[in-house]
Parts: sequence; C-alpha cells; structure tokens
Amino acid sequence: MNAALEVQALNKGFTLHLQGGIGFQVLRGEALTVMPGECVALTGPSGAGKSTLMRCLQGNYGADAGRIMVAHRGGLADLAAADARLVREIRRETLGYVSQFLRVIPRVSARDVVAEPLIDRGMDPEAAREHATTLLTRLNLPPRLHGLPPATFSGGEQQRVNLARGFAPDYPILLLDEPTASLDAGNREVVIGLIHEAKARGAALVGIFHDIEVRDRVADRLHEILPVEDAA
Ligand SMILES: Nc1ncnc2c1ncn2[C@@H]1O[C@H](COP(=O)(O)OP(=O)(O)OP(=O)(O)O)[C@@H](O)[C@H]1O
Repeated sequence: MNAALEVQALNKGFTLHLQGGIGFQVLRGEALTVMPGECVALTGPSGAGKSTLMRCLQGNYGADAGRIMVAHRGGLADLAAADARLVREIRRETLGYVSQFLRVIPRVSARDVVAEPLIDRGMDPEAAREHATTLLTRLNLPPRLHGLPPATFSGGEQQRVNLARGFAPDYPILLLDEPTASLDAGNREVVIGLIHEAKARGAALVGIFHDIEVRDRVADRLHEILPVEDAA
C-alpha cells in the first residue's frame, strides 16, 4: 500500500524581523509517513513545533527544505513546492483540516458553512445541506442554530460546526488540531466515533490531541517532535 502522506527531511525556521532578523530553526530533518486508515498523533513538549508541522502539512507555511508528498489525483504532489492554485486544489479534493477555532464567515449560516466544501467538490447543494444537517445533528448542535451564522455561538458550538465542516467530505487526508478542546464528554464521544469511521474508510489522519484519553483511543501511533537543540 502506498502512503497517503510522506514528509521527507523537512526543515522549517522563522526569522524574527522585529528582533534584528534573528533566525531560529523549529523543524530539522522532520520525517513522517502516514498510511491510509492510520491516525498519527503528534506529541512533544510545548513549543517543539507540533503546530508548525501542522501548518506546513496544510500548505500554510512554506518549507525551507524537504518535501511533503501527498497522494493526490492518483499521483503524488509535493505540498512544500506547490503553488497557490495547487494548494487550493489539494485542500478541496484531498486534504481537510479541522482547527481549534472556526474562521467565521459573516452572514453564512452554520448549515452552509458545513455544506460549502461539499458543494465545492461538486455535490448538489440540496444534498449537501441535508448532509450538513445530519452531521450537525449528530454533533448535537440544536436545530435552532443550524440556520444562524456561527459568529455568536459558544466556543464548543463553533468547534462542532468546524468539525462537521471538516468531516463532511470524505477527505483522504484529515488534519486535526485539538479537535475536542472545547467539547463536553458526550460530544467528545461523537468525535471519537467520527475519527474511527474516517479511519475505517481509509482516511489518513494526523492530529494534535492534548486530551490523552482521546489520543489513546484514536491514535495508532505517536510521532514525537523534539525541540531542535535536543534532536541535534
Ligand atoms: N509564525 C511564527 N513566527 C515566529 N515564530 C513562530 C511562528 N510560529 C511558531 N513559532 C515558534 O516556533 C516554535 C514552535 O511553535 P509551535 O506552535 O509549532 O509549537 P507547539 O509544539 O505546537 O507548541 P504547543 O504545544 O505549546 O502548542 C515556538 O518557539 C514558536 O514561538
């Protein structure tokens, strides 16, 4: 079986322009392979670079060196070298991302926020909204909120809209950044169920889970990110 995602010799550093252009390295020679149906949890001390790696995997941060190969459209694409158009295409078709916080779009209802990535992938808008409603209901978002823009929702309600949006399309690769951070026990169970279902259909998942119980129940493997001075 071929990997869904393969990070090879990835380097990423930052330059602090407000401090005289000092540069520092966060990731050095990072390597990670994720197979279809597998969930890998990123671990490591605070500040080691877990979120930085996630942002690189999402195509949000460029890499200084190395490759991020994703199985895309029957071939392989290097996200680290992809231009903006290819990054958009990979995000639409192949790679989903659930962040801790919802990027609220003014005046767009929760239902439409969730339906949007399905419509972008070619699903009939009515069917997409129906699927969105099913997922929002499964995540216990009260029906009275489905038609409202999430701007005024609570943290946990916004996170559930975000989760529904991320899990709505069957992305082959799914990145999860603290997917249960603001959730109560019942909704945490729903998310654990969604993750197990995604794995069962062959999705490759990479997540940051500060909730150890959730992590132990969903992750097949831990991948530790060490601070660069320790790793050297
Ligand atoms: N855009 C940026 N500009 C400058 N420095 C950054 C940037 N993003 C991250 N860093 C730095 O890179 C290092 C790694 O940060 P990162 O957020 O990846 O760590 P983390 O392992 O996710 O930590 P935590 O577990 O606390 O969330 C930190 O020292 C952070 O200050």
